[in-house]
Amino acid sequence: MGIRTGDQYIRGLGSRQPEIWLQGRMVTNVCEEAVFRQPIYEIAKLYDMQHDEKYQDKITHICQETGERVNNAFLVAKTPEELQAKRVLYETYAEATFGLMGRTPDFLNVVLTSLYSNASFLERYNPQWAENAKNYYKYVRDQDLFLTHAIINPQNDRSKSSHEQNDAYTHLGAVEETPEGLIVKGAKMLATLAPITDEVIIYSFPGFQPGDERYALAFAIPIDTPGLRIICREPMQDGIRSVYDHPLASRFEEMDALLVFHDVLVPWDRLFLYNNVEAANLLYPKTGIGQQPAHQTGVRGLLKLQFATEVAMRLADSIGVDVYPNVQNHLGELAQSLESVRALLRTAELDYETLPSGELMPGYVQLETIRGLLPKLYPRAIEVIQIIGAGGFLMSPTDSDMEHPDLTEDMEKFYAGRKGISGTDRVRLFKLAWDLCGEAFGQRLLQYERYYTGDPVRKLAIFYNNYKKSHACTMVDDALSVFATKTASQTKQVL
Ligand SMILES: Cc1cc2nc3c(=O)[nH]c(=O)nc-3n(C[C@H](O)[C@H](O)[C@H](O)COP(=O)(O)OP(=O)(O)OC[C@H]3O[C@@H](n4cnc5c(N)ncnc54)[C@H](O)[C@@H]3O)c2cc1C
Ligand SMILES: Nc1c(O)cccc1C(=O)O
Repeated sequence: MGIRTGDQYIRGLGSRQPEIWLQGRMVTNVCEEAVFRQPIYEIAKLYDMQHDEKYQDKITHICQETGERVNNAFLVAKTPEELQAKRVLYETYAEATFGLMGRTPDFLNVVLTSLYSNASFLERYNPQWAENAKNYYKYVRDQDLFLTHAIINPQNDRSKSSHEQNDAYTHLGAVEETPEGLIVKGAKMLATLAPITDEVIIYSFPGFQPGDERYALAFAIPIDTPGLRIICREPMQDGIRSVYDHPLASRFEEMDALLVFHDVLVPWDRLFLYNNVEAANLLYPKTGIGQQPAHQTGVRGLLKLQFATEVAMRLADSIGVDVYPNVQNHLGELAQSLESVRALLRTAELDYETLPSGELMPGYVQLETIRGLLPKLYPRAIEVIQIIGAGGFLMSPTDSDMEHPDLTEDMEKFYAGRKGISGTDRVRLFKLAWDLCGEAFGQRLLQYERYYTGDPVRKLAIFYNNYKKSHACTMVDDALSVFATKTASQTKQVL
């Protein structure tokens, strides 16, 4: 089939009946649920862009194997141009959502592409797992499906491993093998956008201990598989608040959910890894499923930081505070942060690594540096927005006030900004900025940037340990070499 339209994506959602729990009730028709309507529409727009001649050649290509047009997320990049073609896709989708939607379809489709192209890793443990992963990639590519994922265990007791939790099936684990497949039970967090996706893929960050064998799992199943329960967090918008009052929150909220598996059947041909702690711990570092998506998340994060920076600049300009050096310093800092991330992305694409398969992997150090910086740079950008808008955020009236004839004069006089900025323009801008920096929606966006890639504390420590291995600190040896040729007294004389 190849690329879908937005309408085909929506019809796909409508044809399924996943078990979605939202505010104490079961959702019967996800497409008609107010909270999901706008996010579904935003994702559908991305599917439609694949058919729009303005974007088609930028974000899709003809698949050599099938002759059909497919999304660039499924490209195994073997040339710098193909790496850039993937970046253009990430940019195009991030621009369409201002970088505010983290789990657009390209993200997990890139994960899957990396699993496919590095399936030889799975083959070493079990050829059938490798075959299953490759077939699943082709299925998702050719049906143009939208995936969610859950790779973390629930937080019950982080000081204990999976097999030490109070109940053997708190964390998702295998229960029994049947002729049809594996029965699994327990929970996994945190599946962003789960209610409006087609399929879910399960795997884990490394961290399994001996004894955790039953939890060492990777598989993918349809989102409406019987026994799979999606428990949504409390929504941050109700789906009816006006676009005028909440121009971002009303459009881009990504629902997050806990996935609970009640004796769910995973067919054998959908199993990619099972009962092997070593393989589960090596899956992430050895298949590129962390590094390849870091290219997508780096581009998306850049766009989000750019958006926040532009909002801060426009706010300052709208009320004339950009004339002050302290405000200029804040804005200059954001601009430099943004340009640093942009430069890192460029060099990541230039300093790619070529894998034995011929696949190109963008530079690890640069992408990981972006991952380490964004959890600090984005919250800082939001803080600058709060500092610049100050009390002005707390005087924005609603759409209905702005439109009331009795208030028109006051609205235009007291809400206007510096010369040329009408009351309506200024209120609109402040409302947009408040969605980012004050609303629960904006706080989630901030929490997302801190944690989407895992715990930033442990990630930075891992980065340091890897960095140390490839950096022998030879400059220090050179400087110390002065002592190697001379005795202490000779050295003193030289100095
Ligand atoms: C908005 C949002 C969306 C997300 N979407 C997804 C998604 O779609 N799919 C998905 O799989 N995941 C998703 N995640 C989850 C994300 O992967 C995790 O939040 C992240 O890996 C951190 O894990 P945690 O939240 O369980 O924190 P924890 O690991 O529980 O950490 C809590 C705190 O304890 C500290 N801590 C815990 N353990 C240790 C340790 N061993 N050593 C030192 N310090 C420790 C941490 O530093 C942190 O401060 C999302 C998260 C957010 C916030
Ligand atoms: N955060 C990630 C995820 O959820 C899936 C795959 C990769 C990552 C990552 O940032 O490494």
